[in-house]
Amino acid sequence: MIKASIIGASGYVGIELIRLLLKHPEVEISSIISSSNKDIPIEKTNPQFKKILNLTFKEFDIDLIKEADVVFCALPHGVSQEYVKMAYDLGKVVIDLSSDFRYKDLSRYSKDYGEHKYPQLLNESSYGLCEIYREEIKSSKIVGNPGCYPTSAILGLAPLLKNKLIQKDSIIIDSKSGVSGAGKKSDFSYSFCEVDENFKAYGVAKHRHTSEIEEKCSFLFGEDLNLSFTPHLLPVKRGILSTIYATLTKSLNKNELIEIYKEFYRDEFFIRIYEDGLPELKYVTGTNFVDIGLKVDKKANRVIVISCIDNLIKGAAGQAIQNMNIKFSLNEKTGLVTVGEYF
Ligand SMILES: NC(=O)C1=CN([C@@H]2O[C@H](COP(=O)(O)OP(=O)(O)OC[C@H]3O[C@@H](n4cnc5c(N)ncnc54)[C@H](OP(=O)(O)O)[C@@H]3O)[C@@H](O)[C@H]2O)C=CC1
Ligand SMILES: CC(=O)N[C@@H](CCC(=O)OP(=O)(O)O)C(=O)O
Repeated sequence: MIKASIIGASGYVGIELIRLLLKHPEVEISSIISSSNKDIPIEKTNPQFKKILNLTFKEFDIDLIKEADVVFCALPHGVSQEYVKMAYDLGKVVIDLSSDFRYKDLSRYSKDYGEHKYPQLLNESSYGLCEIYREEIKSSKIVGNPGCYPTSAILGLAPLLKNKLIQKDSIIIDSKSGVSGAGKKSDFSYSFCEVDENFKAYGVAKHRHTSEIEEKCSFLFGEDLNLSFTPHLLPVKRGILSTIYATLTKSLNKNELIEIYKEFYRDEFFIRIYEDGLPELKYVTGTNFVDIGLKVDKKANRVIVISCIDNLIKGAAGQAIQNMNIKFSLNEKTGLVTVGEYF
């Protein structure tokens, strides 16, 4: 059995990791680490685990990392760096869910997040977008699990970028997220009365995920590009729906584009291309799937891509487990095949 330790285990992503790993046939959770819940059994903080999981949150201790084979860091960015370094020095497989190990270009990282304590480790890390970076993930020591918005946006755009089917700098990404995307330690603007029956844009023209999406889209396109990304807050708990617009470089109809996407993702279990209809949040929430629908606006010569994920699963904990499966040469689907909610 693979022994897994989760640091930041009391947060939304940490709990989602525990929930998913419980169903993983090759994994035993060796420790759940939380500074604010030390020595408290998880069934006290989260009664959902009563009769299912007999584990107690522990304060961080290097011995807990030593006994693990894989370490998931589900901590805020900045906080993560020190823990990733410790686990890396011990030779563990490290999967970091913060933004700290996602970038190749340090200046892009620093512009949005400030100084990086271990910039040399960016060379040891891979970007954990499984469908695109599988080979790098296999050989890297640290996996920087992607952000939730970037996962929906980059996978929605990859076939167009790789085949140079869209004009450089024409991309507009309009994303809507459920509130759990902000984590459990979020502030007043995420409280019930502010969010319920409301809908708002935020981080307009300055959200930190823009640089992450730009770096990876530039890599896929083969040259540096700029794009516009606007996130919105939906009054739902989970899920991201990104509507992506870009100008086509040649005349293509919807069916031709669908064929291109099906070919690009032909071996990818977790990508579902819609031939009819369009994806909706409820088809992906509770799953590790990325659902993609396509339309062509002929008059404007624009492609419109709809890309949906569950922010806590494919956007975080599920993709982290998919990365673990890659690192341990397991079938990527192991422990991750679920049917979404149906209403
Ligand atoms: N929510 C989402 O949809 C997604 C989140 N992520 C990323 O995953 C990581 C975890 O996110 P999420 O679970 O949502 O966040 P939460 O706020 O829900 O949880 C973060 C956890 O980190 C621990 N922690 C340790 N030090 C600190 C600190 N200085 N400040 C705040 N928390 C601290 C806390 O537990 P304790 O204090 O008990 O140790 C807390 O439970 C973040 O980097 C986030 O950006 C990535 C993709 C999607
Ligand atoms: C709704 C909401 O607030 N979402 C978060 C993104 C969540 C995520 O993926 O963030 P990381 O890059 O931190 O991992 C935000 O906009 O900051």
